[in-house]
Amino acid sequence: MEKYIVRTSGLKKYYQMGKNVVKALDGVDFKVKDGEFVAIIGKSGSGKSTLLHMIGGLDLPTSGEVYVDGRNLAGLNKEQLAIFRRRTVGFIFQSYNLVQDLNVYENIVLPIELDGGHVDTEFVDGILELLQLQEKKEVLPNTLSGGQQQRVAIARAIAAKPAMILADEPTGNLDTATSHDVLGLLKTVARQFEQTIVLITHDQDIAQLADRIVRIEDGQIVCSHIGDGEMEDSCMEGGQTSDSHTTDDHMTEGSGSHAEK
Ligand SMILES: Nc1ncnc2c1ncn2[C@@H]1O[C@H](COP(=O)(O)OP(=O)(O)OP(=O)(O)O)[C@@H](O)[C@H]1O
Repeated sequence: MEKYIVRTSGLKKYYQMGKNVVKALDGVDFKVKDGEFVAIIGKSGSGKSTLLHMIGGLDLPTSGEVYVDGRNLAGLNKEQLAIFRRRTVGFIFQSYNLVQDLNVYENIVLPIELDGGHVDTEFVDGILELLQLQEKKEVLPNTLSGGQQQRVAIARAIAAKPAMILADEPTGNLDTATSHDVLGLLKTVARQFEQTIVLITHDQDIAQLADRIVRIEDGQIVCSHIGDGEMEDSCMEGGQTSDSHTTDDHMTEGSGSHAEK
């Protein structure tokens, strides 16, 4: 039987905005296989980040379920959720969020140390080598290029050996060539360490690196395509700017409480 690291069912996230309800997610059934690389695409405001936040335990749904690595996230208290985020998930965002006073190596191992964990130096050295950061181990982040800083952020996400990497437009600040290099390295490293990747991107070429592409529209999954280099038009079409739909209906379901970030 296939093992799914992520499983959501009937996932909804509604925001009450005055008289309107914004349906950021509106009934999402989403599964990710262990070790799979999934790219999420869709117009601005379609619900991509909201979905990533739900499966990363950064926010709670209005209704529906999220199971990650066999755990129902709704069953975890605040502290357990924080531990889940530190140990099971590696986050990579568009902004690198590096600590400027710490050198590259210290930045990479910081989350492990804060979690009271043991740093597997051999493993970290292996990541540094794969990400071509060996030479930069002892320098401060502000001496690095954008692409190098994002590689440090990737190394930091991977070093704690999370089962899953969640990346939200990780190369949004990088030029096309650098984006492809960085994402290619992320894919190689994650493969080597059997980590699952769920990545949001606006870049169709980057999406093609994934095993599967999922397109979201108005809070719903409208297309899921197994990547084989030949993208179906239906999975790629759509512009870049539209807002998710709102309704005049008042929310009938309880609003999700927000987990501590
Ligand atoms: N905290 C919030 N309060 C109210 N509405 C929100 C909140 N967070 C997100 N939304 C709304 O939910 C919808 C989905 O937002 P989301 O950030 O998931 O979109 P996205 O697809 O990631 O967009 P982008 O590509 O621009 O980052 C949008 O209409 C957004 O305005």
